[in-house]
Amino acid sequence: MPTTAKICGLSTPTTLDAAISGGASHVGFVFFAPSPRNLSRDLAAQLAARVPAHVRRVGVLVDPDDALIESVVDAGQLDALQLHNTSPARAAAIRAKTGREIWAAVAIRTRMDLAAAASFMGAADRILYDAKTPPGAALPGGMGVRFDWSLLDGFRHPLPWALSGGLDPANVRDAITRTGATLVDVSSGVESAPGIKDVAKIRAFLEAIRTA
Ligand SMILES: O=C(O)c1ccccc1N[C@@H]1O[C@H](COP(=O)(O)O)[C@@H](O)[C@H]1O
Repeated sequence: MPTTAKICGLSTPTTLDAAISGGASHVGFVFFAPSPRNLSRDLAAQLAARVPAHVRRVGVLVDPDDALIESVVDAGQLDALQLHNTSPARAAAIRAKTGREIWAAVAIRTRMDLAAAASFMGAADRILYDAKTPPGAALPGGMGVRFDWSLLDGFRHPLPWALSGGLDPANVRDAITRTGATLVDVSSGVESAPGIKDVAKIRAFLEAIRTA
């Protein structure tokens, strides 16, 4: 099965268009104030309007309250919500309330961390395996931190899944070969500085997965 990609943390028309024309299956919009990729509702609406129907819009949220969800889901025309630091019960409630596909981010450093994936059965549609960021870090993702992909060896995935955390144009082919991921997600690995997406890196990442 060919691997597809989500390019996350897009915040300009030029870089969004590069992701779409390069073949991304998903584009990600971040709604988390401490992030350098945080979008206002209005900018999200402007960007969402450029996305064709075959590309899915994913909102990235960190244990969001109802007000934030109500503010961004329709404005960003979000097809899916990627939830970080969110309990299974809260994810289930958000899924019931919004009717949107739910991606539960599970932060991995050791094999024991994988156990959390099963707790999202019935609450989420997809697990996003991401790396744990360092204790005290400002962000739970988007920091280019990678985990040991061999931890996924032999793991029985309880749900459809995607791989993220520290991917970039140079390592994504290895990541796909090593893990068998059919959906990969990248943010800082296609940037020239935090929050500044780089068109050439977006193209290189998408080209790399095509030849994986
Ligand atoms: O990108 C962010 O700013 C962000 C903020 C809050 C939660 C998650 C965030 N990003 C997600 O983190 C992973 C991995 O990113 P990276 O490729 O290692 O930089 C990715 O899923 C982003 O969507």
